[in-house]
Amino acid sequence: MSSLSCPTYRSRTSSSSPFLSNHHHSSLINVVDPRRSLSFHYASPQGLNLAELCVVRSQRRSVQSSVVVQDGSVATESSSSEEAKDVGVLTIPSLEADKVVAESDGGEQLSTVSITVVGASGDLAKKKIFPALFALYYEGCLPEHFTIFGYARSKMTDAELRVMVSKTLTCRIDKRANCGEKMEEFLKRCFYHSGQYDSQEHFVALDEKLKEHEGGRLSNRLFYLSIPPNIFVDAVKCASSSASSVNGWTRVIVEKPFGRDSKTSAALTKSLKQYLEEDQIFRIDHYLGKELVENLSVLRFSNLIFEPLWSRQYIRNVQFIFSEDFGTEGRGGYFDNYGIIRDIMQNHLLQILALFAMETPVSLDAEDIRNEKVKVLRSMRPIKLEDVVIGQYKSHSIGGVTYPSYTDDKTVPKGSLTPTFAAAALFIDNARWDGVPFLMKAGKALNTRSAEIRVQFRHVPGNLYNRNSGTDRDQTTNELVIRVQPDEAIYLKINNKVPGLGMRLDQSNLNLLYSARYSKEIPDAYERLLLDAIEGERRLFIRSDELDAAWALFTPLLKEIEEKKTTPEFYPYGSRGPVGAHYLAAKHKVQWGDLSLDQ
Ligand SMILES: NC(=O)C1=CN([C@@H]2O[C@H](COP(=O)(O)OP(=O)(O)OC[C@H]3O[C@@H](n4cnc5c(N)ncnc54)[C@H](OP(=O)(O)O)[C@@H]3O)[C@@H](O)[C@H]2O)C=CC1
Ligand SMILES: O=C1O[C@H](COP(=O)(O)O)[C@@H](O)[C@H](O)[C@H]1O
Repeated sequence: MSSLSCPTYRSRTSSSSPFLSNHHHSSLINVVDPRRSLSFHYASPQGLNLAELCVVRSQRRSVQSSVVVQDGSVATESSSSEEAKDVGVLTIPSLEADKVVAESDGGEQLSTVSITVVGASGDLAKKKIFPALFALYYEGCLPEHFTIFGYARSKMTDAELRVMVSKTLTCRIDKRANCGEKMEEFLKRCFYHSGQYDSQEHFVALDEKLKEHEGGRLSNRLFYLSIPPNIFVDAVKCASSSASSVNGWTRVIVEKPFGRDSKTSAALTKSLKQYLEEDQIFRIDHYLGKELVENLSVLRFSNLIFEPLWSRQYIRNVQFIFSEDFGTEGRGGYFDNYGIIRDIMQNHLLQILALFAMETPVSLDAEDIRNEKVKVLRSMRPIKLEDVVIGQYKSHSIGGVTYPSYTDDKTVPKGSLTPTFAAAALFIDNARWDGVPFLMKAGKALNTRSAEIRVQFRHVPGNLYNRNSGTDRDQTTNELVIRVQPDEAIYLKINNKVPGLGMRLDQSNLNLLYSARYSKEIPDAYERLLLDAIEGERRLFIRSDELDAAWALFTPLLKEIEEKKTTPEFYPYGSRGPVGAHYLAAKHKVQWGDLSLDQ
C-alpha cells in the first residue's frame, strides 16, 4: 500500500497510523482524536489528494455503530456521536453494519471487496470507471483484498481486458512515482467474464469466479451498472439472484438515466426494489462528486459571512450554468430520446440547486442531507412553458471549419425537435426563497465548456457611491461565482476604490483559484463516488423520493413541450446559444452573469 494510503483502510491494516490504535483480539478500533486529525488536515492545505480526502471523510462520518470482532465473529454495538467521540470509536454506517467485518489486525484478512463493472466494454467504463478505480488503488483507498471484474457480452480474455483498460489509465495525480509498477499491480487484480445481461446461468458462472478470488473471505460485492437503461432491471435481477454476496454486503451503482419521466422512473424504482433494498441502490449523479459541488455546503455552513446572506433578503437571483463546446458526437442515439432538459437540468443542475437552497441539515448524515434536499424540491413551483426557452444547434463555419448541425448526426432522426439547449426560470415557494428566480441554462455545442453557479446579490440600498460607479447598478452589485469546471474557483466580485487621488470605483475579484491555492490535482468525481459506494456512504447518491420530486417538477413541462411539438430556436454551433435566453432572463430582471464582459 502507498505511504499515503487512505486512513479508512489504513486503519484496518496498520497500527502505525497517527490517528488510530488497535487493541489486540478484542479488536475495537480506536480513533485517538478525531478532531486532531481534522485540524491536521486544515493545517496542511497544500494537498487535496484522495488520501487526505479519506482522512476527512473517515472523521466526518456520523457515528452510529461500532463493530467488534471477537474470536472471528462479528457483533455490532450502537453508540451515539458523543459516546463515540469520548471513546474514539471508528464508525461504520449503521444500515449495513451487521454485514461488515471490522478489519483491524487480522480482520482485513477476513473480508474482501469485489467490484464488477457491468458493461465493461463500453464508453463510460473505459473513460471513467476503470481510471477512477486505478486512482483509488494508487492512493491506497481500496481495501487490501479486492478484485475487479469486467462483465459484458463482448468476448474477451482477462489479458484482453487488461490491454483495453491499460490504454485508459494515466497517473493523473502529478507525475507520481512508481506509476508503471502500480498499474501492473492493479491490472493483475482485473479479470473479465463474458455473459448476457439477462442470463442467470452466466451470473452464476460469474459468482463462481468471484468466489474463487474471494478465497473464503467475507465477501462484499459492488456492481456498477454501466449499461443502457433498458437492461438495468435484467442485470439487477440476475446479479441479485445469482451473484450477490451471501455473507457481506451487495450494492449496485445505477447510472442515469433513471427513467424519462415520473411514470417510467417510478416503474424503474419499483422493478429495482423487487430485487434490492433502497439502501443497496446507489443512484449516481456524477456532478455531486465534483469538488466544488461538495464544497458548496462547506462554503455556506462553515463561513459566518455567507449563511446570513443566503436568502431572498440579500440574494437577487441564482444561476446554474452548464455549457459544452461540443455536440452530441456519437451519443446522438441516446441523447435524442432524452434531450438537454433530462440529460443535464433534471439531474445535475437540479441537484446542485437543491444543495444550494436547502436548510441547514441536522447533521452531515446522508439521510439528514437528503431530507433537506427533498424538502426544497417539493417546495418548488411547477415549471411553466413560458418560463422556458429551448434551442437546437445548427451547422456553422468558423475559420474555414464547418461544424455539423445536431440533425447531421447519423444517429439522430431527421427533423428531430429534441432540444440541445434550454434555459429556465424556477422558483422555490418557501419563506427563504420566495420570489427569487433560480435560473438554469444548459447547452451543447456552445462557445465554451464550463459549469458554474452564480449568486447575484441585491443592490446596495441608497448607494452612497452611485455617482462614482456609473449608472449600471447591475455592474456594481456583488456576485459570488462558484466555478465547478474548468479551473475550479470561488470568487466574489466586490467594489473597491481605484487607487489614486480621485474617487472612482472599480469591481475586483476576491479569488480562490484552486490551482494556485492547492498543488495537488483534484480527484475525478467518479473516484469520490466509487469510494463512497465502497464505504457505504450514501450522502452523494440520489434517494428514490428525491428522484420522484425531481421528476414531478419536470414531467409536466416535458410532456407539454413534446405534445405541442415546440420548435426549438436554432443557434449556430459554437455560439452563446439562442437569444431567447436573454429575453427570458430579462423578463425576470436578470442578466446572465456568464455573458458580462468582466465575468
Ligand atoms: N458515456 C458517458 O459519458 C455517460 C454514460 N452514462 C450512462 O452510463 C451507462 C453506460 O454508458 P456507455 O458506456 O456510454 O454505454 P454504451 O453504449 O457504451 O454501453 C455499454 C455496454 O453495454 C452493452 N450494450 C450496449 N448496447 C446494448 C444493448 N442494446 N443491449 C445490450 N447491451 C448493450 C455493450 O457491451 P457488450 O456489447 O459487450 O455487452 C456496451 O459496451 C448508460 O446508462 C449511460 O446513460 C452516464 C453519464 C455519462
Ligand atoms: O451526464 C452527462 O454529463 C456529461 C458532462 O459531464 P462532465 O463531467 O464532462 O461535465 C455530458 O456530456 C453528458 O451529455 C451527460 O449525459
